[in-house]
Amino acid sequence: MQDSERKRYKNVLIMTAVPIERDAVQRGLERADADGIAVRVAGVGPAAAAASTAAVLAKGSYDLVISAGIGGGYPGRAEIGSIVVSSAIIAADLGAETPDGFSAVDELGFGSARIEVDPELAGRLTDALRNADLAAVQGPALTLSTVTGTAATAERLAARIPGASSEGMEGFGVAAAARQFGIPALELRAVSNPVGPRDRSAWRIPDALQSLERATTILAEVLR
Ligand SMILES: O=C(O)c1cccc(C(=O)CC[C@H]2O[C@@H](n3cnc4c(=O)[nH]cnc43)[C@H](O)[C@@H]2O)c1
Repeated sequence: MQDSERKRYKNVLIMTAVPIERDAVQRGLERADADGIAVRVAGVGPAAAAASTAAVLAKGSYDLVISAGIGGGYPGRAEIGSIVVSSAIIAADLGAETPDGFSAVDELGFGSARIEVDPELAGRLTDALRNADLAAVQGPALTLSTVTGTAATAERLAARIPGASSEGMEGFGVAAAARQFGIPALELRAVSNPVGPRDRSAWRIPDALQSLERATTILAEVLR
């Protein structure tokens, strides 16, 4: 695709869950001397994220919404410090438990637990991150209301959602609000911990925040 043909995003909203993520994103934007990109705090979890994002979108005009923050990385897909760029944003626990296992809302006929992402934008961002020597992975970004805390749950999710790369608690909420306003969404997760058995000593939050800051600088250059 010619550079002149690609879609431009001029007014972008980035939603983070907590202030330390917002500050990392702001630092990244300052380094890129970015304009036209607003950053707001959404709160933790999909419901808070959806409500906060909808409230911001109701008051402004945006052409892209991004859920950004730290997150879990699925072993073998996204290691600590790497960046996951969503290929799709998936509400991984939105469905019903049945005697035969989990049924997603899609199978139940109540809408969809999957929001697609512009593949051209996701691919271009992933390439740009890699060119800047960041470990970047493109894959499904999962949203759950409950952080995964066992190997069995991590394995079950990875088996059900091929390529599952990151886990967070806000992406689907942010993207669902954006969809309501007819705006495309993207999720960006800097990996702070492996998805699996609960081990708080394995968290690398400062490293992930640093990756998030660097990734935001590149993001701003890609969107420009
Ligand atoms: O207490 C725990 O074992 C635990 C493990 C990971 C994360 C948490 C949180 O409460 C953090 C919630 C916050 O951070 C994002 N996040 C970071 N890592 C993950 C994860 O592995 N799975 C889901 N969310 C994660 C999340 O988006 C929230 O904003 C507690």
